[in-house]
Amino acid sequence: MFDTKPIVSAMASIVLMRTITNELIPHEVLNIFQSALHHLSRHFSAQFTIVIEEFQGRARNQVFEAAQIYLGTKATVSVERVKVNKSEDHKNLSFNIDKNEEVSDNFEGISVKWKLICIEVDSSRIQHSDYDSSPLSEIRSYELTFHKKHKNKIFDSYLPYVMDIAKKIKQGDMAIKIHSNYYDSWFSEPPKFNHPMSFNTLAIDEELQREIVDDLDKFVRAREFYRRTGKAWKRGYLLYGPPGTGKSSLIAAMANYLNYDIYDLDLTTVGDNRGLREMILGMSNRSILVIEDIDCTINLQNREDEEVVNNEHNKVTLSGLLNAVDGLWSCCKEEHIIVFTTNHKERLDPALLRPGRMDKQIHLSYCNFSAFKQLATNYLCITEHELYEKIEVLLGEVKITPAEIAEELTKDADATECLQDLIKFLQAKKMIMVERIKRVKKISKKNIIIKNISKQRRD
Ligand SMILES: Nc1ncnc2c1ncn2[C@@H]1O[C@H](COP(=O)(O)OP(=O)(O)OP(=O)(O)O)[C@@H](O)[C@H]1O
Ligand SMILES: [Mg+2]
Repeated sequence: MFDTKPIVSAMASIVLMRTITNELIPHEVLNIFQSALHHLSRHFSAQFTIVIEEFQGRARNQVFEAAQIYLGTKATVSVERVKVNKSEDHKNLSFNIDKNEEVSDNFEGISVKWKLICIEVDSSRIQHSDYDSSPLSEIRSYELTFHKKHKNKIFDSYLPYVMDIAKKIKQGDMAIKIHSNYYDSWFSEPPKFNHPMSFNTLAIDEELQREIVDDLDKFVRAREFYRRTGKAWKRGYLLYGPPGTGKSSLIAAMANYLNYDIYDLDLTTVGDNRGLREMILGMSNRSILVIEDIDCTINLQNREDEEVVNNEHNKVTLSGLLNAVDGLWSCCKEEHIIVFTTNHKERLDPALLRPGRMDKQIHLSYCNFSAFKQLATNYLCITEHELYEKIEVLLGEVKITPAEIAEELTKDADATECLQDLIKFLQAKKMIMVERIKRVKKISKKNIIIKNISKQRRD
């Protein structure tokens, strides 16, 4: 049997010694002694520790926030206890390490250790407002420890790397919001944007889609380019085409792809240029400003006259709008996309369309066969069908919008019936088209005859 008596008596002696020391030596002296010991041990230690506090005065420390997000990705694999939470504004679960837990990490062959330190204090001593009425609060900080010789690398490369990763995670995790001045949710309480449209379900020409996605990719990666060239980090798109060709759907796909908030601006409810300026200034970075049907909301021809008329009514003028799009104060934000839509591009003032304002003009047109196949995949879950050949021929002859096709494919019937109905619909459209062409030909023939007769009479 194992004899526990010596252990018990040794522990009793330690407790006795500590009690005696605590009673005989004043507390302050003991603290100084302990701190000196700590200092001495640090002096000879090969380790270096960075302390990252949660608050600097009242402001939250961004390095702490970044460390928290970054460590969330490590916590599930390297510690024994993690905290998990999710808020309304986030898409995913987030993991945090618990107090006093250590997480190891490796960066380019350098081993580092992170530890979350929490100290309970009287809340009246804390400046920041995060802690409310409870009498006790925590001051939190992370300690990042590594070998002294890697100090420069950690400061110059590892911490920026942590900040960068955290930023990307945060950006991808925030739920998209749709702000609208029409519903008074421009500045606060915008609803979540739940539109499911994506580039996987958008039915547009494959080539055009690739071009748009490449353009967006280039834009988000181009921070350095914009800085170097002195340009504001923003990009303007004009989407034009007949109703139902997917302009609004494309905006939804763009927002979901970039994870940007949407600011849907109804110009008819903006009081004046000043109001417009305030709204633009109130937008967050990484967002899309959308002005739909731009030709209907502001009269964009005869720019000079319009300005006078509009000013009289204290409304937004074209120059006010142009300033909003690329005036000096429009550059206060970064990663801005501006999208105008119209069914009538020819009605727009050329000033609005010049490069720099509208960098890319995208024509969304009637449905071709590749866009049709995407719609059939979305609605009927099929990629092939014996009726496809017939449909391909008809789509080459008839103008039909994706919205019209979508309507045909959402009928309560099986795939074959839906496609047969679509063929009937296309054939009916073709008939109407043929009849119209015949009528036009007849009229122009008549006109030629009349012209000839009157010429003969004159002669
Ligand atoms: N390219 C498309 N891909 C997938 N669905 C589409 C496409 N175009 C239209 N649709 C379908 O048709 C509906 C109407 O399309 P959308 O609102 O995007 O058209 P629009 O071009 O913005 O029309 P408008 O000029 O009238 O505003 C969408 O809800 C969607 O279901
Ligand atoms: Mg639309």
